[in-house]
Amino acid sequence: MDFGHYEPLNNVERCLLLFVFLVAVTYVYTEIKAWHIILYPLYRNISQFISAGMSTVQDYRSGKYYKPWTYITPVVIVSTKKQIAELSEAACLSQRAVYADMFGFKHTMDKLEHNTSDHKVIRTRLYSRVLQVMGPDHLNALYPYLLTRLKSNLDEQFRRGFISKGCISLPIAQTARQVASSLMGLMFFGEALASNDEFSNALLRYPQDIVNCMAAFQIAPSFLSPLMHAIITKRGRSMSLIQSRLFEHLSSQPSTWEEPEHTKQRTILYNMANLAKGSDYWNASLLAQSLLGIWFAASHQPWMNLHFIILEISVRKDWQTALRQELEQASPLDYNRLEQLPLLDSFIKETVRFNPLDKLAIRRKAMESYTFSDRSVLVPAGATVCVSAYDQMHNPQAYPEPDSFNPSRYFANADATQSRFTDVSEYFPVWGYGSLACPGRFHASLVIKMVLSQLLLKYEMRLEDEKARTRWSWETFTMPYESTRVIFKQLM
Ligand code: HEM
Repeated sequence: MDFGHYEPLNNVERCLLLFVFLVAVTYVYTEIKAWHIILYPLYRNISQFISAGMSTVQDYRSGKYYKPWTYITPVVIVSTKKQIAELSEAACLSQRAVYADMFGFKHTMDKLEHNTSDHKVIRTRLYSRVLQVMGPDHLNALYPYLLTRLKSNLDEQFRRGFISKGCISLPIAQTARQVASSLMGLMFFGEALASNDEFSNALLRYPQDIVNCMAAFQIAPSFLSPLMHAIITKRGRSMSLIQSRLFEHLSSQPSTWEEPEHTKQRTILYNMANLAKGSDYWNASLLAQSLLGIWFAASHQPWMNLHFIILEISVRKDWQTALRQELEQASPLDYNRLEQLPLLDSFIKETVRFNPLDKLAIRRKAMESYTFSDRSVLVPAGATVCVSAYDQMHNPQAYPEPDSFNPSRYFANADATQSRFTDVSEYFPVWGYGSLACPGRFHASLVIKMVLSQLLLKYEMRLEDEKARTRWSWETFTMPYESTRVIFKQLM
């Protein structure tokens, strides 16, 4: 074959070739457009999947965890005072259902019936009388016993700490959890029950079990929840132990309890039993179950807040000095003096405002679709409706320069009455709002203040590793690292 001979194309052939080329391009273009329609969603899903994966890894590395792969029920936010009041009280917006879903109460709180609002008023009235109305007087009377218990518990924690260069290093999450649980144990059940090793270990274990279950239930399909609960909680060991001890007590006469009278009559256990006497609704088993629920409400948030307050104090030497001076001037400290200290109260309040444990507050689940009375918001059935605690507590009208940490903001204006940590307000929705607002806030405040005052009066505090990350987040929740350590240097 002779490939050497090449005859150039004439004009007709050129036009023909151009025509074929254009037809081919048009064909390929239209075909690719059709493929594009088919391939685009796939391409889009893959690229979205990859970018979600990358941002999940990035978030994970910076201490942020969540469940990017599951469907989240819609969250509706309300913000005016009127809406917040209505949110707190509306009958078909259930407080119990939202927490029951979140923490899996069906498993973690002994089959607690949650999707009803039956007897809500009876329960709330009892909790409010025992904790909110009678609480401060009982706390005042218990104060000396609480102080003795706290001092011996702190001594034990410090004995267990690492000693380095004359200072003591403590894992601050575990320390805060243990001392808060020990004080709360006395407030709830009295010295005898709270000092029983088996019972106090169960009290410490139970809230941790619930939080671990909450994380596990969110990740895995719901039919696996009973199995996961059984594995995580060792078949509900702590829950059963607490309930059976409480049931024994509540089924017997308080006069037979081991606890001395002067502390017994101030405990939550005694007063719940006493006020529920003769009721058609309450019985020993229901009281034991409710106390289990209140124990969870009471034991988890105080130590977490205490932990973050100790971290804030540890990085603020000037505030340590100011708070110590205030405490020394108030000597001898008793319940009322401790509760009245403006700097201590403000420091706590500012830390909680600045780093809320949950960015959302006053969560309610709509049991049926609900329209707010001013027709401003429609909540679909099954949705969660709540307040953005973060936005309320960073509102510049209520908190000028909200992004600066400034405890003095609560007492700077000499004419105004001080805004206190335990005050319930739409701009401080940490305690909830209205008739369901936390009735145990005086107990929480006392635990936090007692621990801080004892630490401040004896030690200078600093973080062991100032560069280490100290908090991580799960969805809207902020959580502490178990590994964070604080160095305590005894004052001369
Ligand atoms: C810093 C610690 C605490 C925080 C931030 C806190 C916060 C809350 C919140 C936000 C609610 C729900 C309010 C609502 O949804 O409207 C609540 C309810 C409740 N809290 Fe607390 N709480 C704390 C400590 C305590 C303590 C120490 C006790 C008991 C001594 C306690 C007992 C209760 C009870 C019984 C309820 C349910 C009230 C009801 O349903 O009627 N809490 N708490």
